[in-house]
Amino acid sequence: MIEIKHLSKTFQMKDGAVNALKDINLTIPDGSIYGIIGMSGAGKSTLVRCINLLERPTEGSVVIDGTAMETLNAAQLRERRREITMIFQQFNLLMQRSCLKNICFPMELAGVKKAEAEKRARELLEVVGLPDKANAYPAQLSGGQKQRIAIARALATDPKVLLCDEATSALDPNTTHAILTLIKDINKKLGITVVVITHQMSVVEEICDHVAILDGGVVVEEGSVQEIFSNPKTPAAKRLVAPNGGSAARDLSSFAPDDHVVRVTFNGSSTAKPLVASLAAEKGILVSVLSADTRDLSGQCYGSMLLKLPADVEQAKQAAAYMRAQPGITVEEVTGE
Ligand SMILES: Nc1ncnc2c1ncn2[C@@H]1O[C@H](COP(=O)(O)OP(=O)(O)OP(=O)(O)O)[C@@H](O)[C@H]1O
Repeated sequence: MIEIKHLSKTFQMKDGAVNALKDINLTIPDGSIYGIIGMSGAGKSTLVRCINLLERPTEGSVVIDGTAMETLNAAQLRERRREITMIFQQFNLLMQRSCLKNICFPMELAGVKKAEAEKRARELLEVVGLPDKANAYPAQLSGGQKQRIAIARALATDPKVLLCDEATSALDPNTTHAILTLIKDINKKLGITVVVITHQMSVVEEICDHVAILDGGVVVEEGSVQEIFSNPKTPAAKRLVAPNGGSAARDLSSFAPDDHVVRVTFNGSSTAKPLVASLAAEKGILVSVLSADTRDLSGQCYGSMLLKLPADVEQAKQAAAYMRAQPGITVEEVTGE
């Protein structure tokens, strides 16, 4: 378990002090995938660097499995860092070394014999799905493949914690999905606690079970992803969860003034797509989606959609009644707004 207690970090600059983190208190349970999310400059990287003591907190403590990290001497800290490894946005691979040698590197530092290190490195290449890249160099790999090698290297010392600092921010959506799936698998199969630092809600949505929202160096909300998504309280959380205010905007160009339009709001107990599909399948009524600002989270939907109902008054009534009868959905008329 990682306990962050009253942690503050101040950078003293020529022109004054920067309070990057202020009185952070978090508990990251063993085996969880814990997201720390915030806008640029919120303090995410500083926090993750404080967790493995690459940065020394100005005040407060990081306690990992009962040990306060700041009490360790340099040798103990080096030892401990093998248990808390990290991957980065820019992969940080050694370009002049082959993939196999990159993965062997932390084992070399830990004094593991060469043959043993290479055997383990080959196993890890299998784990990350790149058994054929042992002799390739990082320059010959795609971004996603580089991150896989970085993950293999991070796993080489059998860590308990994997810190991911914007690990998918340089990758396209498909590659991001593949890397997040790999991280999730590793968390499940190896029981490694994962801390995910990101500015993207979609990343939190996809893999995290817990999330802390950082804003201006302060944790403004913390809880299960489900809780935070269903009921964001602070402006920072609302900005991240529903950038458009959680309400599909009416796009005046997309419908005529006499169209019959409703705003359907989802409050977590149903999913957006099946609603429109089931209305068609069960009632034979077709509606058009004019705009949508919804998020699916573990099969539940939050946010709203604007739907154009059929011109036929009876069908429109039936459609509205059908949707109102679904749990977790409210339907309001917006025609004539
Ligand atoms: N070494 C440093 N010296 C001085 N100020 C720093 C240092 N590192 C970070 N800061 C400041 O601390 C604040 C938080 O920075 P940090 O990099 O932790 O934010 P972040 O949330 O990771 O942002 P980004 O997503 O843009 O990387 C910023 O105001 C930044 O300028």
